[in-house]
Amino acid sequence: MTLVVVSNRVARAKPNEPMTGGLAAALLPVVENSGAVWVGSSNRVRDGSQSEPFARIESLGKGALALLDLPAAHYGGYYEGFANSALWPALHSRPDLIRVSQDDYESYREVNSFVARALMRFSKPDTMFWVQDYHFLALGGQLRELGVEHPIGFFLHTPWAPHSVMASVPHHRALIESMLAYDLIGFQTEEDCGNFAGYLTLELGLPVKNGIVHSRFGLTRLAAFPIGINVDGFAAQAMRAASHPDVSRLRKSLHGERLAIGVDRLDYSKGLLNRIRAFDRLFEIQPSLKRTVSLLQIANPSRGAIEAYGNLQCELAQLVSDVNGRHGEVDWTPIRYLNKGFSQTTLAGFYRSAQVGVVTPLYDGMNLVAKEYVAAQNPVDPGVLVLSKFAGAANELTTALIVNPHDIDSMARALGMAFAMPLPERRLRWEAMMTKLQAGNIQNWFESFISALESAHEMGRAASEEPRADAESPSPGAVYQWQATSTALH
Ligand SMILES: O=P(O)(O)OC[C@H]1O[C@H](O[C@H]2O[C@H](CO)[C@@H](O)[C@H](O)[C@H]2O)[C@H](O)[C@@H](O)[C@@H]1O
Ligand SMILES: O=c1ccn([C@@H]2O[C@H](COP(=O)(O)OP(=O)(O)O)[C@@H](O)[C@H]2O)c(=O)[nH]1
Repeated sequence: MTLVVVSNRVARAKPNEPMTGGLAAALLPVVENSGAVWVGSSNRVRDGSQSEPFARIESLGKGALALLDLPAAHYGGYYEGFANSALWPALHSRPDLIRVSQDDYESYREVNSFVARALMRFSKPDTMFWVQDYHFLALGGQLRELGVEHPIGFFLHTPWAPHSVMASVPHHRALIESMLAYDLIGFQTEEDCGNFAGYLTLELGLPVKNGIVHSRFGLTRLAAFPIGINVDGFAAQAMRAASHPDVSRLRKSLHGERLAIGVDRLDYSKGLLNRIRAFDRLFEIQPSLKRTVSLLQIANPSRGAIEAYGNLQCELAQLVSDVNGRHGEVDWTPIRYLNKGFSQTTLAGFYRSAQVGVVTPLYDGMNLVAKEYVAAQNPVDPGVLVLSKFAGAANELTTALIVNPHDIDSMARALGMAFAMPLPERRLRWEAMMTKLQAGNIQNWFESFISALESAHEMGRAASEEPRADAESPSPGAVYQWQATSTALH
C-alpha cells in the first residue's frame, strides 16, 4: 500500500524552528516513519492555474514531501478567503466573523481541483489517499470525478459546529454533500461526529445509522479519532531541554516566582482575551499572588492578512499592557507576552519550567499544547493543567482543572487552585492524564485511521456489489434536496 497524505500545511523536519500549528506538528513524526508521500502547499504561488501542477519533491524520513506551488490567482481567495474567513469561523461557531465573496468560493474550488489534478501523478494501483482538514472538503469528490477508485479518507482537525451554524457557510450544501465521496470521515470528538451526522440528516435528508451513511457516491463511514502526540518523544525532549539557552534564561529570570504558561497561535478561537482577563481577576481576588506568580504567554502571529486576526492582535496587546500597567511593579511583570514562535524543544523546556499550563480556547478541535504540557512534566513534581471544556482534549484529559472560558471569575479561582494544589493531588491528576495520552498516542491514531479506512473502503465495495436490501428508501424531501445539491455541484 502506498499512502499519500494531503494537507495545506506540511512540516519539514527542522528541529530548531517553530511548528506552524498542530496539524503539521502531529503528522510529522508519523508520516516520517510511514514512508508516505506528504503533499501540500510549498507556501509559494505560481501563475496559471490551468498549467500542469508543479511539485518539488524532498525526502522526508522513509518517505517524501511533495510541495505544490498553488495557483497565484486563487491562493488568497482559497486560504485567507473561503478556508479561513468562511469555514474556520463557522467550524469554531463564529458565523458573525464570516466574510467571503463568490470569488473566494470559486478560488477554493479551483485550488481543490488543482490539488486533485496534482495528486493523479501519485495514483498507483495500491494507493490510498488521506486528505486532511477543512481546506480540502471538496477534494475527495474531485478525485472521484477524475476516476479515482482507491480508498480516500478525510480527517477534520477542527471542531464541526452544529447544523444551524454550518448552514451559514455560503454553498454549504454542495460542499458538504461532496464530502460523501470520502470512504471514511474522521473527527476529533464524538460530538463533532454527531454534529456532522445531524447536518446530513437535517439538511440533506440522509439518515446515519451506526456511523454509516449512503449517498450517490456509495457508503461513507463517520467516526471519531482523537489525535495524539508522541508522548515519550516529548517527555524525553523536555528532560533534555533544561540546558537550552532560552530555557535556562527563563528559569534564572524567575527568582522563585511560580510560572503559568500559555502557548497559542494568535487566533480568536484560543480564548486569549478571556485568559488575560482571568489573570487580571486573579490578582484582584488574591493580591497575595502578586510578585509570586506570573504568566508567560507565547502568542505566535497567525493568518495576519485577515482583519479579525489583526484586530485581535491589537486588542490583546492593549489588554496585556493595561493589566501589566495596573498590577505590575518595578521588579515584577504579571504577564510576559511574546509575539513569536519557539521550537518544540524549547517549548518542552518551557512547559516543564511552568507549574501551571493554561489552555482556554472558546473552541478547539483538539489542542495539542494541552497534551504536550502534560507530557513534558517532571513525574515527581508535575504541574497542573487548566483546560477549557471546549477543547477536544478535555474529553480525554478529564483530570485537568476543567474550566468554562466564558466564566472569568471561576477561571480566576481555578488558576488560584492550580497554584495552590498539593503535590499528592497533582501527581494523581497527572498520572491519570499520562495514562490517557499513552493510550491515544499519535502512532495509534495514525494506525487506527488507516485500518478503519481500509475496512470502510472494503465495506463500500462489497455494498456496491450487492442489492441494498437493508437500505431504507429516502424520504421525498431527501430526494428533492439531493437533486438540488447535485445541480449545484455540476
Ligand atoms: O496552517 P495555519 O493556517 O497556519 O494554521 C495552523 C493549523 O491550525 C489548525 O490546527 C488544528 O489541528 C490541530 C491538530 O489536530 C488541533 O489540535 C487544533 O485544535 C486545530 O486547530 C488547523 O486545523 C490546521 O489545518 C492548521 O494547519
Ligand atoms: O511557538 C510555538 C507555538 C506552537 N508550536 C506548536 O504548534 C502546535 C500547536 O498545535 P495546537 O493543536 O495546540 O493548535 P493549532 O495551532 O494547531 O490550532 C503544537 O504542537 C506546538 O508545539 C510551536 O512549535 N512553536
